Amino acid sequence: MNAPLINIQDISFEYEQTKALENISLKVEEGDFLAILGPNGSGKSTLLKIMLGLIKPTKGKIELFGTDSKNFKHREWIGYVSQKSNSFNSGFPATVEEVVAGGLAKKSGLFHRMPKNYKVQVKEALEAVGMDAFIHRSISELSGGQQQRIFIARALVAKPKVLILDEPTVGIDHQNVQSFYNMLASLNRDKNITLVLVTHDVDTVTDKITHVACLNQTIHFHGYKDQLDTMSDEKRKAWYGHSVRKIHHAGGAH
Ligand SMILES: Nc1ncnc2c1ncn2[C@@H]1O[C@H](COP(=O)(O)OP(=O)(O)OP(=O)(O)O)[C@@H](O)[C@H]1O
Repeated sequence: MNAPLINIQDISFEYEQTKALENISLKVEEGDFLAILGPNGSGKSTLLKIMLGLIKPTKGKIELFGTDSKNFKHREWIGYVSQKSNSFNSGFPATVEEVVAGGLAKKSGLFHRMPKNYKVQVKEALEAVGMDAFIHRSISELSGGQQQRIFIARALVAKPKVLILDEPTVGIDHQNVQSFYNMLASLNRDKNITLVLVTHDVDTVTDKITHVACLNQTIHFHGYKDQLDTMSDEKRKAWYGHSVRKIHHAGGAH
């Protein structure tokens, strides 16, 4: 069996005043669609930043694709769409094509030439998120949810093996959340992209994901989504600070 794509081994992290993560171990295997769930301030964004190598754990070790993260050379294999990407300056004068092509510029370095077939690659990435019809539109004319898809295309154009998304449904209205998840599920299923998604809204857990990790400074549960129903009330309270009702397979938690 291949090494996990992300293997977090007993890490802890403290900001100057605040203990954010304690003794976290978590594996993300190829093909997983993992949702990390937890209340505000439970350490979700901190955990993502550690996965991305943006901050170093105070204790513990991370392996990426079987290599100690200190020696890992293929950061382009891990795509990231940050929480802030959809609170984007709406006056920004760029077309969708330019924004997505920016994901390639990042890969080849600012002073390198764009690959010859960059337009084909941009189009493919936009098709993958169902936004190819918008290629010549200005990014500022799009809705929050449409912009979010464009930022996912921008990450996809660099052909990552894992895509990490920090609260991607913020700014997407309720009716469109389901189709947004369908799009992510098809990236996972049809394009074989491993997905790690963070959200603090338990309702966004749908039947599309494969795994769940419940975080609140420590991991209270990690496993197949269907096993989450076996979590005791006591554990749920410890995780979320109050009782969270069971997650139903088609419609999320209630
Ligand atoms: N840059 C920072 N400096 C100091 N403390 C921080 C910093 N960033 C986060 N924290 C603290 O670390 C803890 C975890 O924060 P984190 O942002 O990882 O949580 P989160 O689960 O992503 O929260 P939210 O759902 O509100 O986005 C919180 O107590 C927070 O106040």
